[in-house]
Amino acid sequence: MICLPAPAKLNLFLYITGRRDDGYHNLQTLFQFVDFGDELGFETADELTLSPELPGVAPESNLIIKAARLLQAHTGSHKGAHITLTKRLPMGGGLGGGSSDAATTLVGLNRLWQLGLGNDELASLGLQLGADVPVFVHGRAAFAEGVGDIFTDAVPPEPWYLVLNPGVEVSTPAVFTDPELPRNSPVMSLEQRLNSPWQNDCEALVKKRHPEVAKLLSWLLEYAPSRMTGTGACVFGTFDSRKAAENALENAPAGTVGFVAKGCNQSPLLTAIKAL
Ligand SMILES: C[C@](O)(CO)[C@H](O)COP(=O)(O)OP(=O)(O)OC[C@H]1O[C@@H](n2ccc(N)nc2=O)[C@H](O)[C@@H]1O
Ligand SMILES: Nc1ncnc2c1ncn2[C@@H]1O[C@H](COP(=O)(O)OP(=O)(O)OP(=O)(O)O)[C@@H](O)[C@H]1O
Repeated sequence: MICLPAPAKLNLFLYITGRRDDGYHNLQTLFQFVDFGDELGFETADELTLSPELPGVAPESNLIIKAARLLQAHTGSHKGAHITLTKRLPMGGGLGGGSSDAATTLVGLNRLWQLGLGNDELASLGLQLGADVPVFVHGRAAFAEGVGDIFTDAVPPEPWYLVLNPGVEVSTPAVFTDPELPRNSPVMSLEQRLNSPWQNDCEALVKKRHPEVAKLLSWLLEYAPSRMTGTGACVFGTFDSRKAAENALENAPAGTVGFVAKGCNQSPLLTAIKAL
């Protein structure tokens, strides 16, 4: 049995620099991981099974099963596995939970089935499952360009974050097809980006469409510099200490769901796989 984490990611900034002919968008975004996320277990078995199932997601649509099938098809392997999932990350929260589960599955089954694929090969397989899968396979904080698949390693500060979930599911395709989404941020070098104010080009639009996001973000901004991650809905505040972040969480409006976690430039997945 192999147990591996599937951490959340934050987009510390996210700029949309254009739209390609295939409808996908060119981005400039800074990915960092946090030490909080889902957990997956992998055991050798005859069939391919996942438990528990996710409510509302048929097993064959689950990115974990999709990743496993893709790996079988790519390598011609007929091995099976029983995969267990401890789901902690909200779905559709902009934390990349599904993509992270897929990446951990590719990395975990590559090990369990002793396939010997390299990380670059696993990352390009992962891109077929979602734009965020490669960075989770890569496992290092990165400045991403293109559709989010061209990486330059980056070493941003590793503060404590308070991540809050406004409780609404924001559809990534809906954000990217919205006529009001700004798509014309200038392309800058990593250094220019790091030294300019950090923003998320999706934030104003998502706040407009989902007042719950606007409300929670303006509450959080009273405590710390804060932004939305990905296409939402989760928002994060940046703190100097765990205590300060926990203190803000304790004062959050009744019913607010969130967690405190530390930024990690090396993903907990990479740390765990190195230790196996
Ligand atoms: C915006 C980010 O959250 C940044 O981390 C991600 O790039 C989104 O990654 P994701 O949720 O894995 O997205 P995917 O499942 O690959 O794509 C969902 C949809 O978002 C749109 N999409 C996604 C990524 C991208 N660079 N341009 C896009 O236009 C496409 O309409 C696509 O059909
Ligand atoms: N293992 C999985 N975990 C979560 N969602 C999954 C999984 N498999 C399939 N999905 C589907 O993917 C959708 C998006 O989930 P996910 O948690 O990756 O969103 P997200 O955090 O907004 O991602 P991103 O930041 O990449 O936009 C879910 O609504 C669900 O239908």
